[in-house]
Amino acid sequence: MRLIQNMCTIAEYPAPGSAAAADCCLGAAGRRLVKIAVVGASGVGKTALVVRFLTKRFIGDYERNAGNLYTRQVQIEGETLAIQVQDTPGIQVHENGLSYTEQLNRCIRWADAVVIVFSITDYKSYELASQLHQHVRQLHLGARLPVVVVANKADLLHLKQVDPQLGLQLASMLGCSFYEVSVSENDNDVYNAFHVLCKEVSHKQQPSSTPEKRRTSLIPRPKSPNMQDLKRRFKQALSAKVRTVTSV
Ligand SMILES: Nc1nc2c(ncn2[C@@H]2O[C@H](COP(=O)(O)OP(=O)(O)OP(=O)(O)O)[C@@H](O)[C@H]2O)c(=O)[nH]1
Repeated sequence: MRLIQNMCTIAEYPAPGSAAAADCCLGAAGRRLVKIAVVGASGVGKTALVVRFLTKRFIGDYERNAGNLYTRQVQIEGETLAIQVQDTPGIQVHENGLSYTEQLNRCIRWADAVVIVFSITDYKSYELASQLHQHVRQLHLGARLPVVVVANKADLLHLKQVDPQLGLQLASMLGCSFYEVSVSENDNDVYNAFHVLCKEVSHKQQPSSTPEKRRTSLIPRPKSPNMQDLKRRFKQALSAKVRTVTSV
């Protein structure tokens, strides 16, 4: 669904790829930019999740999603990053499979990282998650895009169709982080999911500061021979030889 327009706490941005979107890129103001797309089946709580992350609030009243882009700033390891979050229209499941719209594909291609959302009350949305992950990989061939899997609506236990263990298994199979959240009841887990993703992107954007490189630079270099010491030892050896010769 689409966030109600008059929420003044959220800045709306034009669709990614448009000239206007390029103009309002916060990265130009010196901040590094992290672009995140939130994808999943219809009704799993994508808009609610994005709103929680941006405003810490759960409103529970949304219009149908037209695919909006929002922004905020986040502190990651002492640096302020500009985060753009793209809410996407829910994916429709048809008899002959899934239909990925060109709009959704554009969003996924645009993104530096993806949040895949399913609802614990909807087993189909869980099944869709792994197919979506595959689709993301196909659109970013050769690049390991950071992905987080989020199981939403954890508060609706009486309607549960997906065990948390399944979500965990799926995420570890896909090599992603996993969060089970209730957007309606808690904002901490939501924040953590986005935070982990931003951190991963931030590290990817700075390959020179990867732990491997830092470690390499910390390995002590072998000391170069001390010339004074060498000279002293040479003199000692020489005088010993002279002494030997004199005594003969
Ligand atoms: N109980 C409960 N309801 C939630 C939670 N998250 C979202 N909802 C409700 O689920 C419904 C769908 O939420 P949306 O955020 O609009 O879902 P969406 O994935 O954006 O939907 P589409 O735009 O159709 O793709 C709304 O009525 C929300 O209030 C949650 O954690 N718990």
